[in-house]
Amino acid sequence: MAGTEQLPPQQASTDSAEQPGSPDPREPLSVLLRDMRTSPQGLAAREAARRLTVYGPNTLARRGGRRWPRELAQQFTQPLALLLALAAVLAAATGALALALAILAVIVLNALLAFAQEQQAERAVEALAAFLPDRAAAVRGGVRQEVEATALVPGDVLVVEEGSRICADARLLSGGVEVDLSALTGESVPVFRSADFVDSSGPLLQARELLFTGTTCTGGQARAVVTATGMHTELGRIAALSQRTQREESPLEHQVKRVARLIAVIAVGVGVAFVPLGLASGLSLTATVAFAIGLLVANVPEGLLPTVTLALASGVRALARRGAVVKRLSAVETLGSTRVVCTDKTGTLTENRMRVTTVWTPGGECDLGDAVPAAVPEQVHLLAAAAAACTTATPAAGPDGHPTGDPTELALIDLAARLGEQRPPEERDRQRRAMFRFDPRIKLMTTADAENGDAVVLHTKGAPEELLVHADAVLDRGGERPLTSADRAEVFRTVGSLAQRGLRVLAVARRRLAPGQSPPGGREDAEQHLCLLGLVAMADPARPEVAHAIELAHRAGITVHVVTGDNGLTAAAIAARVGIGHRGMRIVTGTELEAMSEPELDILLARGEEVIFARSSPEAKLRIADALRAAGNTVAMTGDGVNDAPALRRADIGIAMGRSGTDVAREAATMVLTDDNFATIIAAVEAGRRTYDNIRKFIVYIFTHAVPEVVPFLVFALAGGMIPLPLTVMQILAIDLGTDTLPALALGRERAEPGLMDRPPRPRSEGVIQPVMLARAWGFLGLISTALVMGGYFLTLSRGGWHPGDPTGAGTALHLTYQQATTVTWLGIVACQIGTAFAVRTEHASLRSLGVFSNHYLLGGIAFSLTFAAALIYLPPLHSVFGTAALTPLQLATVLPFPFVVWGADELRRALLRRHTSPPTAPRPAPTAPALPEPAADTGHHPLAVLLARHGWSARQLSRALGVSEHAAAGIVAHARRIGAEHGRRAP
Ligand SMILES: Nc1ncnc2c1ncn2[C@@H]1O[C@H](COP(=O)(O)OP(=O)(O)OP(=O)(O)O)[C@@H](O)[C@H]1O
Repeated sequence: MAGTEQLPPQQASTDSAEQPGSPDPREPLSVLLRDMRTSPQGLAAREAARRLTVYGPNTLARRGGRRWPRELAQQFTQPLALLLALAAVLAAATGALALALAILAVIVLNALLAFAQEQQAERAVEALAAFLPDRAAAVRGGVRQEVEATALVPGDVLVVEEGSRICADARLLSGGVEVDLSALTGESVPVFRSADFVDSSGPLLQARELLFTGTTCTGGQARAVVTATGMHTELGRIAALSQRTQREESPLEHQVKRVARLIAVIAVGVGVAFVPLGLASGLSLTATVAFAIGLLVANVPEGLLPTVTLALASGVRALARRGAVVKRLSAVETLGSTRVVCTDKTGTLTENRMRVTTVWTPGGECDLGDAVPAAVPEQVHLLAAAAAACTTATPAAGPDGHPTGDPTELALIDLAARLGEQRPPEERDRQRRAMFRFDPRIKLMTTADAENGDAVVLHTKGAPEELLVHADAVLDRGGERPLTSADRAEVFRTVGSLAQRGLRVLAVARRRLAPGQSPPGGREDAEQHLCLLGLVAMADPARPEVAHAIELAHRAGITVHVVTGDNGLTAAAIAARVGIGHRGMRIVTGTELEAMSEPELDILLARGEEVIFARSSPEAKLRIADALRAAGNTVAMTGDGVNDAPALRRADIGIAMGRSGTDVAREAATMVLTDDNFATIIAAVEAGRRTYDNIRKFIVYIFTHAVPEVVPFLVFALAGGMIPLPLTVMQILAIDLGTDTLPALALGRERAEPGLMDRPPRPRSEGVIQPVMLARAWGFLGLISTALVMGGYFLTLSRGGWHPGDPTGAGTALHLTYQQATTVTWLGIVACQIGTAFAVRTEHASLRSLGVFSNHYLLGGIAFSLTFAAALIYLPPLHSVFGTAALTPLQLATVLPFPFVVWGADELRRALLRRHTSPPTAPRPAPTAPALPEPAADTGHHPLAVLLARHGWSARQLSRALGVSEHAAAGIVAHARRIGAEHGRRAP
C-alpha cells in the first residue's frame, strides 16, 4: 500500500521539515495522493507512527514569547502596591528608613506571592486540557478509528462529520460538508465545501475543496486527506491566532478587587485623619506620619485578591476530579448559584445504552426483551432490516472493538443481528445511494439503498408523529395497503402505551422506487408517500445515581426541567422514575411551546413545577434559557449537538457532554462533563457552593485582624502620651504578610459545612461580602480579639510596674517591660487569629460537625504561624527589626487562652443563632407563584386561589388569606384537587 512507503530521508531529517502536503493541496487529487504517499484507505498504523516522529505532534506551538516578566511587573503596578509604595516614600521622607525598607519588602513579597498564586491558577485551568483530549476520526489501514487529534499526520484520511472540529488542514476526497470558518476568516455564515469542487485559483482559504484547522463542521459528512498539521497549517501560520488569550477576570475577582480598593481608600482616609489627631496629641510630625502609615498598612487587605483567585483555581481542580471540566474560573462561582438545571434526557438522565424490547407491526406486538421468540413474523424481520439499513453507526468489530455512532442506531443494528438480518457496515455503505441525515428539527432520517441490482428502496426512520405525516401506506400481512385513519389511531395508541413504559419509540417506513429510478435529490421528495413498516420501542435505563442527585437538587432549591427531543410520555416516565416532578410535573410539547407567548412561558416557568419540554427543538432551548434568565435565575443547560451551541452560550453555565457531545457543543460550553452524567452537574453545584463559602470564610478571617491592629493606634493617639504604642508597624506587617497568610489559604480548602445543599441558591445579585460578614469580622470576632489583646498588653505593663504616663523609651527602666508588652499584643493577635480561623470554619454549624482537626492544611498553616511567632520572639536578631522581646512563661501563659476564648465565643454565638433562627432552607412550593389562566375561570374561582389550593393551602388558610367564606374555600380546594388529578393523568 502507498501509505507504507518510506519518505525520502531529507524529509525525515528534522522536526521542521517541509510537510509533504506543503507544495499545493489543490493539485489534482491523484497527484496529491501520490505526492503524499497515501491512498483513500489511509495510512498504515506503523507508517502513521513513523510520520508522527518525523513531523511532530499536531499541535500549535505558542508564540508571543515569555509572558511572565510582564505579568510579574503588573503585580507591582496594582493600586494596592502603589499605595504601599506611596507609604514607603512617605516613611523615607520623614526619616523612618527602616520602615520604608520594610514596606518595600512587603511590596516585593506580596507581588511574588500574588504572582505565584496567579500562575498556579492559570496552570490549573490550562491543565484541564489534559482531561479533554481532542479526538478525531481517521481511516487507518482501511479501518475507521478514533485517534487523538495530536497524533494526526500528513497523509492521514480524516472522517469529518457534523459537529466535529477539523484539526488539520485537509483536501476533501469524497462527500460534502458545511463548515464554519469564523475562527479563521471571521466569516459567520457556514460555507459548503465538497470534494466535487476544484478551485485551482483564488485565495487558499476560499478554496471550496479544502478544510482548515480550527474550523468546525456544522453539517454533512466527508472524507479528506490531511495535507498539513501543527504549525504548518494555515492556523499555525497566523501567529496572532495561536497566542494565548488573556485570562478573563471572574465577576467574583472583580467584586473582590472593588472591595479591596474601597477598603484601601478607607485606609488612606483613616491614615490621613490620624495626622491632625496625632499632632494634636503632641506627637512629632515624623512619628505621626509613621503611625498614619501603620494604620494604612493595617487596613489594606493585601493578600485578598490572589487568595480568592487561588481558591477558585482549587475549585476548578476539585470539579475536574469529579468529572466536570470548567473552562474559566468564574464558572465555579456561577455554579454555586445555579437555580435551574435544564437537562436533556438521553445519556444524561439515562445510560444511553439502548436495547430494543418491543416491535409493533400491524400484525401485532412482538416482545424481544430478553430473548427472541421462536417464531418471529416476517414483517418484524423486514422492519429490522429496513431500520438497520437506515443507519450510519458501526457496531463493535471483534471482542476488543468499540462501537461508534448513535446508540439508537446501534440498538437497531443489534436488533437486526438478533433476528439474523445483519449486514456488515461496509456492505450497507456500499449499497447506499443517498442519505438525508437525522435532523433533530424534523426528527427523521432517510437513506436510499440499492436492493437486488439496480432497484432502490428509500428507508426512513424517526419520531412516529413526524413520520406518519409523510406516510400513506402500511405494510400488512397481505402486503402494502393504504393507511387508514383507524390505522393511524392504532399507531398513536400503541406509541402512547409504549412511551408510558418509558420506552423510546421510533417508526420505520420504506418506499420502493421504480426500477432504474434514481434517488430523489431533495429531502422533501424523499420523505413522502412512505409505507409504514411498524414501530420499534427501546429501553434506556435511568442512571442509578441520578435519583439521589435529583433529591439533592430539590433539597438545594434547584428546579430541574427536562428539555428533550423525545416523546413527552417517554420522558415523563423516565423523569418520574428519577424523582423529577415531585411538586408537580407538566409536559409541554414543542408545538405547544411554539404557540405560547413570552408571558405565558414566564408564568409556566414561575409556577415551581418541573416541566418536561418534549419534542423540543434547539431553538426551544434558547427560548427557555432566555426566559429563565430574564426571571433572574442562574441557569445551567445541557446540550450535545451543533444546534445546541447557541443555547449553551446563552445559559449561565452551558454544559456539554465529553463523551457523546460534538466538538462544537464542547467549545460553546462553559463546563464539559467527562462522564456525561447528570449527577456530576449536581456534584459540581455542590463544589461551586463550597468554594464560594470558603472564599467568604477567609474574607471574614482576613478582615477580623484589622480591628486589633487599628485599635492600639487609636488608644495610643487618644491617650495623649499617657499610654505607649502597643503595636508597631513592623509587627502589623509580620501578621498581615507572615502569620496570617497560610491559614487564610488553608480556609480556601475547607470541606463543606453540613447543610450546604439544604440552602436555597444564592441570588445572582448577592455580593460576596455581606454586611453580616463584616458585623461578624469587625463587630464580634474583631472586638473580642481587641479586648483580649489590649487586656494582655496592660496586664504585662502593670505586672512590670508601669503606671500611666511612665516613660518606656530606650534606656528607661521600663523599656524591656514595654517591649515584652508589645510582644504580648502582637502574639495576642496571632493567637486570636488562630481562634478566628477555627471559628470561621463554619457559618452556622458547630465545628464538631465538621471535625475540629479535619482541615490538615489549616493545622499546617497554624504550625507555620507558631513557628514564625517563636522566631520573632526568641531569635535576638529579629528583636531589633520587629521591636519584640523574649517572653517569660507567665507572659506566654497570658496569651495561651486567647484562641479558645475567641473560638468559644463564636461557637456560643452560633449555638444561640441556631436556637433562635432556623437555618435558611430551600424554599417549599412557592405559594405566591403567578397563576396560569386556569380552567377554573369558567367555574368562577379566582385563578390564584386555585393555584394556592393546588400548592397545598387548606380551606381555612384560603378563607383567611382571601377573605372568602370557608365553604367557598372548600369548594376551591375540591376544584383544585380535580385539576390536580387531571394533570396527574396527563403527566404520570
Ligand atoms: N438516529 C435517529 N434516526 C431517526 N430518528 C431518530 C434518531 N435518533 C432519534 N430519533 C428520533 O428523534 C427523536 C428525538 O431524538 P433526539 O436525539 O433529538 O432527542 P433525545 O436523544 O431523545 O433526547 P435528549 O435531547 O433528551 O437527549 C427520538 O425520540 C426518535 O424518535
